[in-house]
Amino acid sequence: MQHDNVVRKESFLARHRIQPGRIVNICFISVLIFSTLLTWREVVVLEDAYAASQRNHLENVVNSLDRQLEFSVEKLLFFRNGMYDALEAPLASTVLRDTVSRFNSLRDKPFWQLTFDERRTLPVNGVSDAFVEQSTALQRDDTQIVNELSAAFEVGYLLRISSPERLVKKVTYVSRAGFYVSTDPTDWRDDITARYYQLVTRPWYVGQTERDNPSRSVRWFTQPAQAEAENGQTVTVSVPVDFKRYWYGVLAIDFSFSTLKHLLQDAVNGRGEGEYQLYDNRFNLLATSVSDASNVYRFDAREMAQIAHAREENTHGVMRVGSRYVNWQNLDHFEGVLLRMHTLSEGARGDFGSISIALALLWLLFTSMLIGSWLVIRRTVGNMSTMQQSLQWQAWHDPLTRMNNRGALFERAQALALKCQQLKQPYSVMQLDLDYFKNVNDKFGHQAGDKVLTHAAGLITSTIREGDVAGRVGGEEFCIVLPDTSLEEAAQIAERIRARIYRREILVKKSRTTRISVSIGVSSAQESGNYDFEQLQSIADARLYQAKQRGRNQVVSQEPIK
Ligand SMILES: Nc1nc2c(ncn2[C@@H]2O[C@H](COP(=O)(O)OP(=O)(O)OP(=O)(O)O)[C@@H](O)[C@H]2O)c(=O)[nH]1
Repeated sequence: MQHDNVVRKESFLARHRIQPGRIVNICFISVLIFSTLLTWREVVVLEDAYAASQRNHLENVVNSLDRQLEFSVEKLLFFRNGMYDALEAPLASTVLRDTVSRFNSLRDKPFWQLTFDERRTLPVNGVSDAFVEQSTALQRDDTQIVNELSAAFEVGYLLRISSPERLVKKVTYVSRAGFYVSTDPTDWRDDITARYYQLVTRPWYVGQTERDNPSRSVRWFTQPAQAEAENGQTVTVSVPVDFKRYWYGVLAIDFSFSTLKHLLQDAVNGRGEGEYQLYDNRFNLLATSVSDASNVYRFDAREMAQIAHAREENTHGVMRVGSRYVNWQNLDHFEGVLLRMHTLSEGARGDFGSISIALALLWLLFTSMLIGSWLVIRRTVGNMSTMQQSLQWQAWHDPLTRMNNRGALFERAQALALKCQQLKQPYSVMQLDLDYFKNVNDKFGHQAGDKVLTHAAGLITSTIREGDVAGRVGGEEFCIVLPDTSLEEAAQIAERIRARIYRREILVKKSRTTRISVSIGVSSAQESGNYDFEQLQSIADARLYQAKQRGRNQVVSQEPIK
């Protein structure tokens, strides 16, 4: 019964080729894959959280900077409204009327300056009629200029009380009628004609014509570096002053780059690591949060094109540029974009970086421990399986001749008998015994006897067919089961075995040989129709006895049957 179980189990494992080592491999690979997937998922979640926090930092800075710039834009619009009010209802003051008559007396001079009350308002600085007439872009309309001059004095008052702010460089009103008002005293102390010429040729003035700014909205301009060489680079926000379909001039506020830098640094105020850079829409770098100019990161043309392309698709986003992550977001009240750059090493130094590194180290530790235990278990399983195979082999084989032992032979012989009976095939049994084997032991020693046994077993195994089963059933006794073999065929095979064994000289000791013979009894199921192996073996044994009786070294296959 136990044997049956063993056979069934063996055949199941053999059928499905399930090896313990393979199962161990599958288990470990599954654990490794799952742990890696889990770690990967954590990393992805962490990366998303990191990207969100970076976006958040940038958004906060953008909002703060935007608020400050919005304040300036609102102030500009406030000045324009002041101008509108003054144009709508000009002051009817005699002093003002005197000032206008002074203007009429000065208007032919190459340049002039009108002051109203120096403690209350700013001076109006102008050029001659001839200068204005030279340019088609300028126009001195006598019906408009009286009100405009009066309005300029009133706006001068507003400019004076609300400027200069700590950060704003200057506020200017430039009229198309050949004059300007500026909060910067250097503008009205030097050469007024040259200054006026400079002002009306600035992009922030030229860009406010009805053609260039049909919506008459607030626009931002960056001054080229050379043009502002004496005062440093500036960014200017300007708005046209149109009243009752007549374009009077342009109001503008200048911000120096250092002012923008100041605003940016105020807005950043320690919000995360990395560098913030403010660009206008033409990708001129206006300000950076880094104090040391040599540490400022400069994008090359290809990288800028990459960012510009990304900006076309979205108002904010993140992208990888070289070893840096770049978050960008457009500003609402400024025609430009704020970038935030942070390198991988900066990221690694932060909280998210340390968590990621800890996660990676944990994964490495887990994986190396997993691989270590896999190696140990694989080796143990390998040893166990080898031991199991060896025990299994020993349980079924004779260690000296390496043939089936008695138990294994019986097991297989009975299975073959059943199969032949079902298939109605002949089935024969051969019982063999070496002759005078005791003499070999006595004469040459036990080791020589073992050698003869091994030799005979080898000859038997090499003579029978693949489907036949041979085993050692006693000391010098063997049994062979021959399925699908008639008695006559079996007798012939027996004769062949006998002849081969007898023919061979066996080297038993150094330069000592011997020869051995074998007696064989053969039986077959076809004689009585009985397929019972034990009975057939007993008949073969009786015939073997006959062979011994008749003088040994022969095959008996016919008698005696009791
Ligand atoms: N060397 C060796 N001898 C064995 C082994 N098994 C049994 N023998 C010996 O085989 C001998 C068998 O002797 P017997 O049964 O008298 O038979 P025999 O000498 O072959 O004589 P017959 O069978 O009558 O021809 C005994 O001396 C056993 O000790 C073995 O594994 N190795």
